[in-house]
Amino acid sequence: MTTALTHSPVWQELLGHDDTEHAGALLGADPGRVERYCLHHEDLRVDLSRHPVTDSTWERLLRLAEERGVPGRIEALFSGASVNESEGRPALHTALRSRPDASIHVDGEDVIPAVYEELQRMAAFVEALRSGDVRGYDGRPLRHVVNIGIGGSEAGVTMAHQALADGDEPLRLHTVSGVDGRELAAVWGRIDPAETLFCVASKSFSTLETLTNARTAWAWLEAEAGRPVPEQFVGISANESAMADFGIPAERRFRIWEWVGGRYSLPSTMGLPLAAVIGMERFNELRRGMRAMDEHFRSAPAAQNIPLLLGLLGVWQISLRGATGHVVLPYHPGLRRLPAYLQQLDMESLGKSVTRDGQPVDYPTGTSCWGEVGINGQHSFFQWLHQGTGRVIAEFLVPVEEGGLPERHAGLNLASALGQVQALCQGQAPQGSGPEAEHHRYEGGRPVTLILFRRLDAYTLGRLLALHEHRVFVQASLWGINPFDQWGVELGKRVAKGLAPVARGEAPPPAEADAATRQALRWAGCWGAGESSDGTGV
Ligand SMILES: O=P(O)(O)OC[C@H]1O[C@](O)(CO)[C@@H](O)[C@@H]1O
Repeated sequence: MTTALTHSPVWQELLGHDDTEHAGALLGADPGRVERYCLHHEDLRVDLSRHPVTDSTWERLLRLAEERGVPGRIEALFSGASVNESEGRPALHTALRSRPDASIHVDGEDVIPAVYEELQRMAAFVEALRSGDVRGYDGRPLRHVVNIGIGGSEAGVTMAHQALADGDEPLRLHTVSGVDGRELAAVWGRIDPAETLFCVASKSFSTLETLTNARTAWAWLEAEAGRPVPEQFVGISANESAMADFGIPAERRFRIWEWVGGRYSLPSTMGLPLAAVIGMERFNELRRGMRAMDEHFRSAPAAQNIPLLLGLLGVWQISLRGATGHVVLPYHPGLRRLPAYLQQLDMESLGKSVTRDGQPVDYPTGTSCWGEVGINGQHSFFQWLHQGTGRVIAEFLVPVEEGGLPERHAGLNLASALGQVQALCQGQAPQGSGPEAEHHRYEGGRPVTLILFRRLDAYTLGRLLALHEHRVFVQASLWGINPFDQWGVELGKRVAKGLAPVARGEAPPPAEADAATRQALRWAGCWGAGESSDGTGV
């Protein structure tokens, strides 16, 4: 039985114990605070000193982790227990980047050999692709990879490609997600069909957007070549038979498993389009970084365990102190898709209102997660962060080695980030008094997490991604919710399916369509043309 957080005696203790102070004051009063509240993983430095947490709260939070059984949940996650209860399966993304000599059993079978067999098939294909041995229908080597996928079958590849590719690679990546055909049409203009590999990436191989785009791409290539060209298609899925039915040749089908959540799938064959561009070596560096963070999470003592402490702080800020969001602020243009990537991880995983065994929760769980490259955010929503009435956790991610920037630009990112962090925390009283002066008041005390790292490379990106996966897992464990299902996305998809024939003008609205939907479709000209509305419009 999963109990609600509010049943926890330590949580009740925390609720009754408010010794929080302005974090700026805490920093000023305690010279050892920064050192005590800074955590390290190799060259990664996570500074939590600007959260208003005191030592006694910290001690209670560590007890809360014990009381909520977090250490046991961590072991269950890594050992392949059925931690995704509502879907009756494990969540083994850590197996995708484990050592080849590890062994993790699911239903009595070690999954690691199959993981490595598939990664080796992928490596051989990537190698052949990059060396020009995979050729298009007219014999020329392939130079373009179009990833057709959405959500977890797209976000990781796009985000990591932007972070890690330098533009000199032998292959170009293009991504197509949307269902209206515009992205595909734009891609047509940038590729040569005879030089293009299409990767159809879909765990289920049944997603409307992906399958629609894949069929259009197939037909387009067939029209260009004058024959079907299955050898220029790759499938990545847990649904082998659907890939076969689509027409993807057996040697071009790459497998993932039901126990890999889409948003956790980047280190699997889902990463093939990324590996095709950046190479297997760097892809494996990303996996190695993830594994390093996995090992830290599994073995570091609680008081130094970065994902554990970030998860505890997140729950404390959200459920007890009323934070309503998590804003992700990378100070590197290559990380511009990181907020969107973490948004899916955070909000699909933590957007739940019932405990793992279906009991309603009576406390806030996951919040909104959003963000932007920090330097751009400064000129847009930072006003709200500094002087608005809302409270969110602001997470700054800053590489400190900039690598050969022109002198004029050197140091500006770091100074900007540190300046904002200090201002958000310390605030500033206005000069003078009266209503005029109040416009210049900065309260400070905004909760800030500052993550510094040496440079953005595949290994560090891997560590950052796994850090957040595990932070989310800790929050879910404390709240007693399942971070591995996403039932909330199903209803909208089902209703939309019923409306597609109406939107195409092929059928009247189904009985399930409510009055507002019917009216919207009528207004859009999809049905009822020439019929006079009776006032209710339905
Ligand atoms: O990989 P698939 O099965 O195409 O699903 C794509 C995405 O759609 C979702 O199911 C949400 O609709 C995500 O969880 C998933 O990452």
